[in-house]
Amino acid sequence: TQARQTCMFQAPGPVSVPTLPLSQANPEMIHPDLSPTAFPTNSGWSLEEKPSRPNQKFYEMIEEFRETLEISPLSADDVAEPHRICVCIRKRPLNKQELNKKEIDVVSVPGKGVLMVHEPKQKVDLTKYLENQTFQFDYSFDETSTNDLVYKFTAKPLVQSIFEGSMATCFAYGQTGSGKTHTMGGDFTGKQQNSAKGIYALAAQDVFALLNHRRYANLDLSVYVSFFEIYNGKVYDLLNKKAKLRVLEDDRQQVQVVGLEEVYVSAAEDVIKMIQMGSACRTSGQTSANANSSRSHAILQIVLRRNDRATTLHGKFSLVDLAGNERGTDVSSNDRSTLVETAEINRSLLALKECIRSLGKNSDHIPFRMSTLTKVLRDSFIGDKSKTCMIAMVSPTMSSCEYTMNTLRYADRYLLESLDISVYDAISHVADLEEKVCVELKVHFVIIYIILPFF
Ligand SMILES: Nc1ncnc2c1ncn2[C@@H]1O[C@H](COP(=O)(O)OP(=O)(O)OP(=O)(O)O)[C@@H](O)[C@H]1O
Repeated sequence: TQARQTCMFQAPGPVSVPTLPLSQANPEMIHPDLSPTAFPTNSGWSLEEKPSRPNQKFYEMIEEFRETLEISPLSADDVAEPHRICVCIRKRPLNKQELNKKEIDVVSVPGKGVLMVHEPKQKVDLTKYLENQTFQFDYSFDETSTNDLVYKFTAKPLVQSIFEGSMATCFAYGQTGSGKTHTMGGDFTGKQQNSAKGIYALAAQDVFALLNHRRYANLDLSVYVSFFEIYNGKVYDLLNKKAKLRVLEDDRQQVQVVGLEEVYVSAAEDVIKMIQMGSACRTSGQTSANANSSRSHAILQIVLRRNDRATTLHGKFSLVDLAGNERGTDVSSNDRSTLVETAEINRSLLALKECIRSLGKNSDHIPFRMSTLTKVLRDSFIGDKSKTCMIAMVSPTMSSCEYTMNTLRYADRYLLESLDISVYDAISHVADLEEKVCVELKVHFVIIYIILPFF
């Protein structure tokens, strides 16, 4: 059952010295970049001695609130539960630039699928307070989580399902610079990406492990890979010099990406080479949050085909690194190409949400024609054997707070509307609607009784 709670945390009077800083409460929570040498947050100094930072007061309030949290992070020993639709959240650590700027971390992951945002707020009388919002997902990964751990609970269960004939899809969703490409394609050392360490490669390794497993050996399957991107609604083949491809639908509603390279592969290393080749030519640009920001949706498909004459499709795993969702809300730019990009990203992310929602409701109508992204993923949204996992990424800083909330709402609402709605959420929905109606009525009142009499 979905539960979301909000609570206020007001600035306390005298600032108390934390008796048990988070790092001591759970040493596993410290990311190398967050070690006391990198950032003297948890060095044991009293708060009065700490060098001040922008938003020092909020920082202290958040630290104090964290003292009250019970932390039990997900571990590799925990068991991954089977899900038809699984929604997870991953928080990345503060990066060097953010640490240097002494940005504050406003996201906490106590564990068990819970994530909290401590949203800094100020009353009209300038009193500072925190709005602590709690979100519940299937799994929540803190900043110390590795790609291996994230993989175990997200994409790994889907790999097995494609051997059983499923169409599985794993999406990485989030703001630019929140860690989508890091999670899917592998971690970066400077600009160099370690492609063997991402979910793409980990999934490929497991595909080959299962292919040779005695349970599936008699299926007589072969593995094929395709890798393409969707930019501004157009499909480009990342394994064929970015050839522009057409998406066609036949009268049986089968969608074809005409001419897409589907390469036979015999080992996980072949897949890793293709990931490197394809990632190198992906459409990217520079944003303030990420020097190498992806502007497109990248889709790696691992396809299982039977070794019969028709090479019949047996199962398919689509791994999708989505374009940054903040582009969808960024309408401040006057640049035409950015506006087109933004509109297209908006449309495709909305379409994706609608399709996953329909899948969750077992609806007969899947609105896949709403965007190229959902068109090419059509077979992921139909049939009892479809399985989906969404990994929503968030950045931890206060400056990303608004985008973080957008990401959480997207993932949250999608889970809420596609699965069961608790009474609590149903009531809060009604309250939201009432609030909207109320605002509209007030606007009409002002226009009719205050503005119109002037004319
Ligand atoms: N969990 C993490 N641990 C350590 N570093 C991370 C993590 N997630 C992201 N990073 C680092 O943050 C930077 C931005 O990450 P990444 O390129 O994956 O973001 P993105 O969400 O794909 O952004 P965009 O949408 O702009 O492509 C990279 O240098 C990456 O290595």
